[in-house]
Amino acid sequence: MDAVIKKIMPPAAYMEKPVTDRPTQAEVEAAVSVLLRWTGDDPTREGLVDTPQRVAKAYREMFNGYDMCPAEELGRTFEEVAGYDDLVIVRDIKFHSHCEHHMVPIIGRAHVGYLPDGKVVGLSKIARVVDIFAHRLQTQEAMTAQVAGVIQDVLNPRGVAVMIEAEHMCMAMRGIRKQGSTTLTSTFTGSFKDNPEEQVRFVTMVRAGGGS
Ligand SMILES: Nc1nc2c(ncn2[C@@H]2O[C@H](COP(=O)(O)OP(=O)(O)OP(=O)(O)O)[C@@H](O)[C@H]2O)c(=O)[nH]1
Ligand SMILES: [Zn+2]
Repeated sequence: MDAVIKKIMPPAAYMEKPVTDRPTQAEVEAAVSVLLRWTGDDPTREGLVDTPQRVAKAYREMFNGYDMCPAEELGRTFEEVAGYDDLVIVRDIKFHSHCEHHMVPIIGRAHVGYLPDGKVVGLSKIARVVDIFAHRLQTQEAMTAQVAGVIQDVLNPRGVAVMIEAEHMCMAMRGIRKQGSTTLTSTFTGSFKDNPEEQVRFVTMVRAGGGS
């Protein structure tokens, strides 16, 4: 495939404002130590002395989506593969996120399809976009809309379809305590939007051939 590299300016809406008031490592560790006391445990006991430092490190990794720009990931595009201008779906993109209400894991998978209009993007970039949004505090609805929105805005395809299925640990581990219940969200842009047949085609392809 002839690579046509297009450097585009990422739309501002998808650039997170730089976080200027990030706490220091010491402040974070002190906060985790307070949480440890909140559980009823003793942060000074041997097994817990390094835990605040580990938690701080883990949070930087699990929430590194604030440091990345999803639009930038889509900036390198290729000319359409000759003879193929139909639906491209990357399905079963597994992700871990955290709900913005309880900061508890959301575990799920995303299915992302688009109808190219002159340019295609590397398949891994679609999964990268999912991961970047997943690595922020989320609601499932917002994440679904964000994935579709950035692909539509940056690639300008004929349409985008996104479906996410996820289990919210805040519903399983606490509160209502319903294990195994999953939430489905979907959103459609462009030529998918008012075309139920195209939407059905997307869902059928997601489910086809042993897909979940
Ligand atoms: N719409 C939506 N709700 C979510 C998501 N993740 C978690 N929630 C819900 O957010 C709601 C927060 O409700 P609140 O009443 O403010 O908090 P709460 O007392 O902890 O609620 P319970 O979970 O019912 O105990 C809960 O109903 C959660 O199930 C999400 O991605 N989307
Ligand atoms: Zn929650």
